[in-house]
Amino acid sequence: MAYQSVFRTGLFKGQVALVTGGGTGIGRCVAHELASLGATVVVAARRREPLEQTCREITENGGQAHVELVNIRDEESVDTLIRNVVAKFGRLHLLVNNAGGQFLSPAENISVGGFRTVLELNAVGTWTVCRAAMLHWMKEHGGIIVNIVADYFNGFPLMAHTGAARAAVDNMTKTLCQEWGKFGIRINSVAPGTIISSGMQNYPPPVQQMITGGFHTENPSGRLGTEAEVSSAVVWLLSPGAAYVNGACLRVDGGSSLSKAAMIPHPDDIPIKAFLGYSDASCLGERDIPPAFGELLAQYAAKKTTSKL
Ligand SMILES: CCCCCCCCC/C=C/C(=O)SCCNC(=O)CCNC(=O)[C@H](O)C(C)(C)COP(=O)(O)OP(=O)(O)OC[C@H]1O[C@@H](n2cnc3c(N)ncnc32)[C@H](O)[C@@H]1OP(=O)(O)O
Ligand SMILES: NC(=O)C1=CN([C@@H]2O[C@H](COP(=O)(O)OP(=O)(O)OC[C@H]3O[C@@H](n4cnc5c(N)ncnc54)[C@H](OP(=O)(O)O)[C@@H]3O)[C@@H](O)[C@H]2O)C=CC1
Repeated sequence: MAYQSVFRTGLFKGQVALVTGGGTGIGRCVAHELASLGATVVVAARRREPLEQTCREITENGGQAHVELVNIRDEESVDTLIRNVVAKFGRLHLLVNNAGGQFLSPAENISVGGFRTVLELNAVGTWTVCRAAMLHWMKEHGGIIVNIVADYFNGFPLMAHTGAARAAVDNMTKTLCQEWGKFGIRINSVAPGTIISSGMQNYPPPVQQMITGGFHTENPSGRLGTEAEVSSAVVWLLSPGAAYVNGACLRVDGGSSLSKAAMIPHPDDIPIKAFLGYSDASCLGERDIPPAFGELLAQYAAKKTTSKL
């Protein structure tokens, strides 16, 4: 028998897929991929114009797409969205919770309101959509969900609010996998690194310059990621080929989550003074430490520190 890829033509034929934030960036790319593989795609967000544009593109390519407006921070709006999809199409097989975002800020400058906003958008918003999809369709018929999170592992410098929110979504995903498996619901998350997408417009020019200037090479792959690279992971998780993948978080980050400390440059003064022993004589590299490392220790001992402890 001839070999067939899991991504064969018409893989999602007859299935209905909902992509939140599907008018722009990663969501738009996911919508294109799913439509090209036969799904009827519903793209949903707050602004009509980008959604309609994505819809037009998909239709011109021979796919099927529809627009729904939603604010995922509003429970009633989400409820209406899911009810509309089920009423119009009679089913909802695939859900991609992609809508979300945040702003870049040192943690000490994030107001309580700002932190709450980002948690509500990403964590509560994603939960609200999952819950409504489960109640109005998937509890009875099953379904597959992918939640987009971010490279929050080991903390998220300059994005403390989104780090907390995405960790919450990842953990919620693991819980729902265990609670909702009995309904035939499979749920995973995808954690993109820094991706070249419309999302970059949300950051002021100096930040964009920082990213394109040097930051973009500071990961094991030496570059940023693409929307298509995130989308192909999402599509795979939605596909039958991933039928035994449940509760996972798939990192699509070129390895950046393994080396994120480089994001925050260190000042000349060391912020946290090294402990070199209670006696001045101890640990200064005179005995069993190679000389170059001993010099480093001596530098640490001599360095000024901003620590007040
Ligand atoms: C080295 C480089 C590494 C760079 C490393 C780069 C890694 C990139 C990884 C991730 C990339 C992406 O996700 S790209 C995708 C980005 N896309 C998005 O973010 C789209 C969605 N974003 C949004 O809608 C907004 O950003 C968001 C703030 C979340 C919601 O907007 P709202 O209009 O609802 O909120 P507002 O009413 O304006 O504000 C609510 C509160 O938040 C505060 N707030 C809002 N913007 C603020 C800001 N810029 N700075 C401080 N505080 C802010 C306000 O003061 C309010 O606080 P109070 O007055 O106190 O209540
Ligand atoms: N690009 C990157 O480097 C990374 C992106 N991500 C995440 O991937 C997802 C897609 O980002 P990306 O495509 O890059 O950026 P975009 O800013 O283009 O995408 C965000 C999408 O979410 C929608 N959205 C925002 N708030 C709401 C809301 N309250 N209700 C409904 N829809 C909403 C927006 O549409 P509208 O404004 O019309 O509502 C928009 O389509 C986001 O969750 C983002 O945080 C994660 C890691 C890295």
